[in-house]
Amino acid sequence: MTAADDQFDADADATIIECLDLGKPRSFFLYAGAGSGKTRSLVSAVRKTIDGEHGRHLTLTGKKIGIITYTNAACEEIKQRLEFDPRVEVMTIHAFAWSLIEGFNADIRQWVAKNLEEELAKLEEQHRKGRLSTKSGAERLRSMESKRRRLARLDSIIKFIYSPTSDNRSRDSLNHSEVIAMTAAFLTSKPGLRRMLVSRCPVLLIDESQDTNTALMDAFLHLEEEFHGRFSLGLFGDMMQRIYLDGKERLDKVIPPRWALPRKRMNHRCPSRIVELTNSIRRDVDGEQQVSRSDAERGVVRFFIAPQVGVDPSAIEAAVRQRMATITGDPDWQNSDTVKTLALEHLMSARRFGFVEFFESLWGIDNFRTNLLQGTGAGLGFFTRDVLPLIKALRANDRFGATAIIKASSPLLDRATLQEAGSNQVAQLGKAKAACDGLLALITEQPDVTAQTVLEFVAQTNLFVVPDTLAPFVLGDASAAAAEDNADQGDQVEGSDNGEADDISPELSAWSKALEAPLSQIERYDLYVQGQSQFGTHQGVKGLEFPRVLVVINDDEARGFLFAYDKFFGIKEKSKTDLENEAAGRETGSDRTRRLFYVTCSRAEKSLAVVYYSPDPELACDAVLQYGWFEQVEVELLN
Ligand SMILES: Nc1ncnc2c1ncn2[C@@H]1O[C@H](COP(=O)(O)OP(=O)(O)OP(=O)(O)O)[C@@H](O)[C@H]1O
Repeated sequence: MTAADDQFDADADATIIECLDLGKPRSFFLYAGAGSGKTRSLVSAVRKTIDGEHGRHLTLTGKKIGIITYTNAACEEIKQRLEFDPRVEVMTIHAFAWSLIEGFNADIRQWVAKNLEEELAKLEEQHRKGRLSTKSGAERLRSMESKRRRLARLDSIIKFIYSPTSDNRSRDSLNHSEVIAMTAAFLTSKPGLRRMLVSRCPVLLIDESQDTNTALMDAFLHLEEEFHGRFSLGLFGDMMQRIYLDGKERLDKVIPPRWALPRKRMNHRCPSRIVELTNSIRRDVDGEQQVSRSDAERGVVRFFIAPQVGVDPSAIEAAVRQRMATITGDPDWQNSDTVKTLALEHLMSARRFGFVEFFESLWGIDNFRTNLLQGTGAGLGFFTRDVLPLIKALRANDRFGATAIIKASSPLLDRATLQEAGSNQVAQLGKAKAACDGLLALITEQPDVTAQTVLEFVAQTNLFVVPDTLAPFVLGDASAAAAEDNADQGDQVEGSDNGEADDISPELSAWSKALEAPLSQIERYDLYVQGQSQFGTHQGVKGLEFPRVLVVINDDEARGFLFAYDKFFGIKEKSKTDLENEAAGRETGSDRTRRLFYVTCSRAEKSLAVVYYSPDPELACDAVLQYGWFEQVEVELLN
């Protein structure tokens, strides 16, 4: 690390610190490429501000510097780096939005009612035009019914609740998109709320601002317009890394001239070959170009092309890792644990990391997705927070750990049970021990034991409380009635509700399939969602970095419609809509794909391999070389 490199973009940091002067705050947009140290600049500017006289002012007035991050993980990271300073509030956008509107129950009720009426009107219109017999027709009917029920009971809800980290399935809860939309609407229509925000946080910094919801960003921009001079809105972002659909298009073009526009040009993360590559990917978009550190290594980039059909992806990817080890001389490429493999979507990771039987059916239910990706929710928590930690402790013969888990969450040893047992407490302890021994024997004797079998064992021994979501599988009675009880909570959940008693809801049927998977798959799934596996998705790794990155591209396997590498690399014809969008200057799938490609390639700290499963490898090879992003020696065809 050279001192000169550290100072390369020092002006930008100085500008940001000036903007955070609480006596004369100024808004700014730090627009800089991947790995340029935006997050680092954010943290160091806040650190300097709170360490100085402004810090004392914040302490005396009880005001705070607000920081909005994109993920919970980023939140924790920034909090830690700022040593949990109480003068700083670090939250995800969902948590921040809720902190603004929580408690405005009458306004929330009114907004939800109006929104439900509008949605119902739309659905009724579609219903009039559409066919009833189709699957979507039936789903529409269920959705209408569910919305009507929610509308009817809105008045009985005294207090609305919401959790930024779960699926919010209870009757009085709001869902994620409602909270964001409502906050944007309230900030726009309620001057009192705007004053409250500015008074609470005279400085509001937003990391990854290119992906902040458009309506909410517009609300923040209006608020800034009203309070500028007394309030600083600090945006950190990179339009080239806008990869979610609801982010504000052309945010960089609407920044008022009075804002400061600090720039950072050095890439501190990637070796020089990768900086050249990301510069090429970006050149035609906005011309922003980075320089690498003077002490940066050269690094290695390879683009492998394999046929899309008739191949075994795990064999191909193992061969690629082997080849990368040879080319780079870095033996860690041979070890799949030290290579971060980025797939286009979670199912591809699930297949590769071996938890697809557990994951696929649950992933098919839209309303489960937040829980699934965050590992939250009662059904998942039963396994990941109770059963699996106990099994881990039992396997390691960690009696102390196992006892702690049982004491903390088993009904066998809860206070009321022990009190009731009186002098019989020893027998109760014996029951707990027998249950633990039985569980250990079960998983040792049957390494492939299914989640269903473990669930039944836990229920029989009363080792842990079985949550409502899983209760129907213990009784062996996955009835529609039970499904309705569990699923008919909140508008976002569409359970079985068409009056046929033996019709199992999609949610129950998904759980039923998932439980047939071996328990070991839930262990793998848990590692994956905790970010402790070597797999991730192209979108999920925004903001992160890894020494060795293997980007897997396979449109056929991903089946997404937002990103299309085959079109991007010129293997598939653009559609009529693509051409129309292109002609009208509107965003196309190829634009989005290029940005995603930029994000994935720029995660690598040492070396990067891309594996592209193509419908026409020869053509793909020519097309990729024609772009000029890769040298001839960097592109390899695999058979
Ligand atoms: N001035 C610096 N000196 C040394 N290392 C730095 C410097 N600035 C940033 N880094 C390092 O470079 C890497 C990228 O920094 P950071 O994650 O803050 O970038 P970013 O702009 O937020 O990236 P991205 O947009 O890709 O998420 C980190 O490892 C960080 O510690």
